[in-house]
Amino acid sequence: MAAAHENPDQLVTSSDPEHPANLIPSLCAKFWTLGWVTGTGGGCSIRNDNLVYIAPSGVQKELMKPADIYVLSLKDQEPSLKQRTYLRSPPLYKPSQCTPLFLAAFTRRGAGCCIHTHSHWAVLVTLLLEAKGSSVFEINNIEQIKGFGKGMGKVGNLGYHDTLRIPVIENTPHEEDLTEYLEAAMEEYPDTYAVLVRRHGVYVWGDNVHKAKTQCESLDYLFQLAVEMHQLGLPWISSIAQIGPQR
Ligand SMILES: CSC[C@@H](O)[C@@H](O)C(=O)COP(=O)(O)O
Ligand SMILES: [Zn+2]
Repeated sequence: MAAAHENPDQLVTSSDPEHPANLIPSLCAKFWTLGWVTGTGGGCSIRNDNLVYIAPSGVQKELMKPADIYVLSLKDQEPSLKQRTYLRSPPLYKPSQCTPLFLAAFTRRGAGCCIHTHSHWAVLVTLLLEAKGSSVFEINNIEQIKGFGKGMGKVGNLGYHDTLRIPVIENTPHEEDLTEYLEAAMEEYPDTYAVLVRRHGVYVWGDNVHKAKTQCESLDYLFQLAVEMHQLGLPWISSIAQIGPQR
């Protein structure tokens, strides 16, 4: 069998549905049904050890094929250069503009998967926070908070009474310019698994595909709930620290 450097297509050819080159298209097709990657916006990237799998830019994310996927080697990237080198580049495309943001989750957090959505709920939450002059989404005393890990490298998930905090960064005209702000938010909130982008969407990551996907689902649930709570005049943060029986 030819080595990957002789036949780069080998890097995206597998009969295993769990192979990243198969998973990115199948996940994005599911995400499209949720309104997360509509109109070419949003996307998903997976890291398998040193290899990173990336979608093309500006394509209908729900219609991608494994042959459309880019592959790069993390250790072969020159950190000081914005220019990246790819082990495999499909013809006719450019790699996703979200690539430097996905790479930040892989290199700074050791994530195995990063999802970017343009979910209405995420955008609406950033607008409600903007009206309050706030740059952090905070919610507590909701069961779904337990769907989040305590932080990269920490064991276990948040508890029902814990407060989930997701920082918000301002949008920029060019996606790649978000990177420095995303990285700054990661520094300021070392335990966060997500960063909201004002009037744009959210980046969510996890140790692996399962965790990134379930955390993204939990977050979208909480964003929708928060918008609906706001419409009902209910606060997201309970002033009583612990709702429920005290032990
Ligand atoms: C609908 S344009 C959205 C892009 O600017 C960007 O925010 C995005 O989410 C997807 O970028 P892409 O380069 O197509 O992967
Ligand atoms: Zn986007």
